[in-house]
This record gives sequence, C-alpha cells and structure tokens, in this order.
Amino acid sequence: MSQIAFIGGGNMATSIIGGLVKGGDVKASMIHVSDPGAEQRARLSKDFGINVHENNLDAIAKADVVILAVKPQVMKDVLQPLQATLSSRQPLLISIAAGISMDSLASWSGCKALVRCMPNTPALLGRGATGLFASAAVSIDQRNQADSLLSAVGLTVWVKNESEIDAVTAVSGSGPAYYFLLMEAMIAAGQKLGLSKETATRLTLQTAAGAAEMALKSDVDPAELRRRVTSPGGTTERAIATFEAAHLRDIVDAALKAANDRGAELSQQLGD
Ligand SMILES: NC(=O)C1=CN([C@@H]2O[C@H](COP(=O)(O)OP(=O)(O)OC[C@H]3O[C@@H](n4cnc5c(N)ncnc54)[C@H](O)[C@@H]3O)[C@@H](O)[C@H]2O)C=CC1
Ligand SMILES: O=C(O)[C@@H]1CCC=N1
Repeated sequence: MSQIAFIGGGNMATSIIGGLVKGGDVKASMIHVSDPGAEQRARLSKDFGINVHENNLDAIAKADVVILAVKPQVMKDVLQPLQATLSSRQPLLISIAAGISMDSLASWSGCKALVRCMPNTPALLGRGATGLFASAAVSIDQRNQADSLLSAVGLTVWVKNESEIDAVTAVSGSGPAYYFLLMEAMIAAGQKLGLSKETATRLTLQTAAGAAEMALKSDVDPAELRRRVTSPGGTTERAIATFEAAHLRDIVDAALKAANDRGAELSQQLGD
C-alpha cells in the first residue's frame, strides 16, 4: 500500500484527509502530514489518527504520493528545500494549489510525474468536485492512484489542457463560495420580509440542498427545472424577471472570468 504525504495541513488537506479516513480506502497509518502549526498538527492527529510532522522532509521520507496543500504564494519556498529528496525518490506529485503551473512545479520539485488538481471544500463530506490534469510522465497506475485519492472525496473529472484547470477553479474550486454568498443574500432578504433569522436560514439551506439534489437526480437540465417552478403570472416569474433585469447571467459570467483570469495571473506572478 502506498504512503501518502500532505505538505500543509490546512482547510483543504483536512477536507481530503477526512474523506480518505472516513471512506476507509486509505489506512490512517499510511497518511503523513507536515505543517508548521502545532495546533493544526494536534488537531489532525486527534481527529484522524494520522502521522504528523513539523518538518516537511520527515513527511515525504517514504512517500509514494506527495500532495501539495500549501498556499500558492509559499509553494516555491516550500518545494526548494525538498527538491533533492523529491528528485531522487520521484514520487507522484499532486498539487491542489490554484495558479501554480506544471512548469513551475517541475522546476521547483525536480519531479516528473505531476498532477495538478483543483478540489473544493465539500470534499469534507465526500461531496467534493475535483478537476485533474496529468503531465505526460504520469503512468496509468499513477493516474488511477490520483483518481482514487480524489474520488474518495467526491466527483473527479480529468481535463485535457492545463489551462482548463483555471476554468475548473472558477467553476467548482471557488464555486461553493458563490452558493454561500447567495445563501447569505437570501437569508438577509427573508429577514427583511419578516422571517426570523433562524427560519430564513433553515428554509434557505434546505431549499439549496433540495434544489441541488433535484438537479443532480433529474433527467432534465436546470433550465427546465427552473421553468417547472415558474408558474405563468406567478411569484417566481417576478423574481426571475428581477434577476434577469439586473443581468445576473452577465454578473456570473464576469465573476467566473475574473476567477479564471486570476488563476492565470497567479501562474505568471508566482512562476519563474
Ligand atoms: N480553500 C479552498 O476552497 C480551496 C483551496 N485550494 C488550494 O489549496 C491550497 C491550500 O488552501 P487552504 O487549505 O484553503 O489553505 P490553509 O491556509 O487552510 O492551509 C495551508 C496550510 O499550509 C501550512 N503551511 C504554511 N507554510 C507551510 C510550510 N512551509 N510547510 C508546510 N505547511 C505549511 C499552513 O500552516 C496551513 O495549515 C491552496 O493552494 C489553495 O489554492 C484548492 C481548492 C479549494
Ligand atoms: O480562493 C482560492 O484561491 C482558492 C482556490 C479555489 C478556492 N479557494
């Protein structure tokens, strides 16, 4: 069985580790995590019974797969001290960082088999969505390994071009935040209409979950599901007309383009 090392034990690593341990596909004893935060390490050790390390080199010492889960801004500084070990051991290197290119990962790590992927936080519940892209040096076995690690925490989708990872980031990596923003706005609007905060919150969250579940299970697309809620001359029609008049689709288009472009900009700024 492969040893898996996470460099960085923050929000995303915790989500993925939680999913892996809960799913039972990977033994806790096979998972190593390094993080400079003592509290972070204590929490990971207590919650999941995995191996924790202060030093990144200790985490990767026997790893077959190394998952990079640090912020993009520190990636170069994190990888350079690991380069000698990584280039001699040649583990499969999986980066979940937004906006760090394959070229940068290869030159900073010395690894050849690289996977860039973009998960999202619902991975914590096993309901994540991850887009992945592999370098040419990734073997079929390694690709399957990356797929099974990330599919333990939800849906996986492979893309053919590296640039598509920025689009995946814009749609699903950042996506949960868009839905949370809409929830915040609906809860506030419900309160203005006279509901208590608790009632507005419970109704909003259950509606979001129900709508998502319907869209996932339905054999028709979201546009048709929307039409089925919208009675002619009724209440939904007024609300949808208000969204359309405020150019909601253009706003979503611009927001996702901004996220996509920020991914590309980060690659430029943080690359060599
Ligand atoms: N938060 C999200 O929804 C998503 C984040 N990502 C990507 O995941 C990566 C991590 O993001 P988060 O988990 O949100 O950040 P985070 O800040 O929660 O976690 C980063 C962790 O790295 C640790 N760290 C800092 N310096 C380190 C070092 N030198 N060596 C080892 N560990 C170090 C920090 O102590 C922290 O625990 C980022 O690159 C981000 O682009 C990807 C998909 C979704
Ligand atoms: O906001 C970010 O940069 C990261 C990547 C996707 C979600 N969070």
